[in-house]
Amino acid sequence: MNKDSLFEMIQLKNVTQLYWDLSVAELYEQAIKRHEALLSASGSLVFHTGQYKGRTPKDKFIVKDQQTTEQVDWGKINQPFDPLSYKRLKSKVLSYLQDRDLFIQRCYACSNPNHRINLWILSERPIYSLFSRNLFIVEKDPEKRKYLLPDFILIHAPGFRADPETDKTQSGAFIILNFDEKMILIGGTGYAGEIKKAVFTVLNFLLPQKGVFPMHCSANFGKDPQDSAIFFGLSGTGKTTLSIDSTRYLIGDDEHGWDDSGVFNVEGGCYAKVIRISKEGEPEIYQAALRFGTILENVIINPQTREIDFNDDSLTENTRAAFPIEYIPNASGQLAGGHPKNIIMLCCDAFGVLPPVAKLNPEQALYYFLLGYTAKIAGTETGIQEPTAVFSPCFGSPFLPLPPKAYARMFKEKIEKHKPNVWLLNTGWTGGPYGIGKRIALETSRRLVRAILSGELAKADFIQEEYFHFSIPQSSPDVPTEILHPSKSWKDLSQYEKTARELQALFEQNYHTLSLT
Ligand SMILES: Nc1ncnc2c1ncn2[C@@H]1O[C@H](COP(=O)(O)OP(=O)(O)O)[C@@H](O)[C@H]1O
Ligand SMILES: C=C(OP(=O)(O)O)C(=O)O
Ligand SMILES: [Mn+2]
Repeated sequence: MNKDSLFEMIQLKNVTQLYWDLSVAELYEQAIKRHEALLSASGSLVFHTGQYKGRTPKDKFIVKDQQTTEQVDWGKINQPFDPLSYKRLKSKVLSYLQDRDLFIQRCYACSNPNHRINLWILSERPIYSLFSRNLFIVEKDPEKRKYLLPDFILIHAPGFRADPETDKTQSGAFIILNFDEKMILIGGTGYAGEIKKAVFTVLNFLLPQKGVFPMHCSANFGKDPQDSAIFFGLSGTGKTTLSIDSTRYLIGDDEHGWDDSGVFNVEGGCYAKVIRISKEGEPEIYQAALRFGTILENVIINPQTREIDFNDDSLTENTRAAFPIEYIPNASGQLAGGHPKNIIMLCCDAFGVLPPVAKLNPEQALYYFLLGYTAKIAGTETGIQEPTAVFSPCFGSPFLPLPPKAYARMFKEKIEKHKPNVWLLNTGWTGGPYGIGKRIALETSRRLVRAILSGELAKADFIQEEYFHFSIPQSSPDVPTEILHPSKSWKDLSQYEKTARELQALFEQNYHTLSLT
C-alpha cells in the first residue's frame, strides 16, 4: 500500500508528512521534540492527556447501517449515529488533519491467526502511535509488516473538537464505530484507553459472528499452558494486578477471545493502573512502569529531577502505564492458553458484604456473569461517602454491541462443555462497608487466587452462605479463617444482616431488569 492508495482509501489530502511504523526511539524523539511528553529519570515517557483522563461512554456511538440496525442492542450504551452525520464529521476531521503530520502504526489484534484483525492506527500525535505499538500486536517481520493491509482503520484526532449542535455528538469528544466502512473515528479526547477499548468493542461485534466468545478478562496459565485461568472484572477490580503473578505465566491483562482451541489475547501489551503502586505489592508492574518504551499517562513527574511520583493523584486516580507484555518477566510469550480450568469473577464490593472468596455452581456462575456487579466509592464530595452499586452485564457492557444474552449464551456453552471451577473473588471491603471495614489486603487476595489455582481451595470444606447461597470455604492456606465469612468479620452482626439483605434485593432487582428472552 503506497501513500496515494491510502489517501484514496480514506480521502486524506495534503498531509504534511506521513510517518509509517516509527520505532520506539523515533517516537520518543518526535514526542519530546513536539513538547508532548517528558523523559523520566528511569527512561519511561510521561504525558498528560488534558481534559479527558478516563473513558466517556456517553461520547461513544455506532453508525447505524443495515447490519448494526438489526443486531446491535440499541439503548443508553449503544447509541446510534446516522450515516450522513458520520460522513460530514469524518470529512471535517480529515480537513483538520490537512497540513499536519500523521503517524501510522500497522499492527493487529487477536493473537490467534484464525481471528486476527489487521489495524492501521492513524494519529496526529506520536505518543498515541507509541501507545498503539505497545498495546496491539506488532508483526516482527518488517517485510510482512509493510504489506499489512487493514481490516479496520482508526483515525485519531484528539486535538479536533466537535460542535455537538452541528456534528450531532454529545460533546466536543466522540468515539464513533463504523462497521460498514470498517473505520473508527476518535476526536476531542486524549485518554489513550479509548483507542484500545474502541477496538475491543469492534471485536465484541465481529468475533461472535465466527462463534468466538470475546471476554473482558485477564488470563494466565501455570506450568502447563493447558492449565489456564481467566479473571473477569470491571475496571479497578484487579484483572491486571492479580493476573500478573510470579507463580504464573501471563497471557494478557484485559481482553481475550475463547474459541474451540482455548483462550487467546486480543492485545500484545498491558495498560496497568499505577496510582500508589508499590515495588513490594506489584513488583512486575512497578519495574515495567520505569522502563524505556513504557508510556506513563497522567503520572506526575518532577520538572527538574524527572523523578516519578506514583503517589501523586493531583491529575487523576486513573494514572496508567502502557507497555508491551514482554516487559512482564513471566509473560507467557505465546499470548494464548488452553480452555480455562478456573474462572474467577472479580468484584470490588465497597459494601463489604460479599466474602473474600466463594465457589459458584454453574447456575450461579451464569447469574453473576449476567449481573456484572461491583461497588464503588462515590465521588469525594463533602460528607459521607456511600458505596454505589454498579451492574455491568457480562462484566463489560460499555464495550458490548450485542445484547447481554448473546454473550451469556456463549459463556453457558463454554462452561457446560469445559466444566471449569467458577469462583467469586471480592477484592473490596472486609469487616464492614467502606468507612468502617478496610479493603482486603492485596497479599490476601493473591493467596486466595493461588489457593484456587493450585487446586487446594477446591478441596476445602464449604458452607452455604444464607443470603446468596454460594459456597464459602471454611479455610484457605495462609489466610486467617475469621476473614473468610463476613458474618464473622463484621463487628455489628445486625448491620451485616441488614446490608446483606439490601444488596441481595439490589441483585434481584437488577437481574430482573435484564431482558433475557
Ligand atoms: N485486594 C486487592 N486485590 C486487587 N487489587 C487491589 C487490592 N487492594 C488494592 N488493590 C489495587 O486495586 C487496583 C486494581 O486495579 P487493576 O488491577 O488495574 O484492575 P483492572 O485491571 O480490573 O481494571 C490496583 O491499583 C491495586 O493495587
Ligand atoms: C482501560 C480500561 O480498562 P481497565 O480499567 O479494565 O483496565 C478502561 O476502563 O478505561
Ligand atoms: Mn486492567
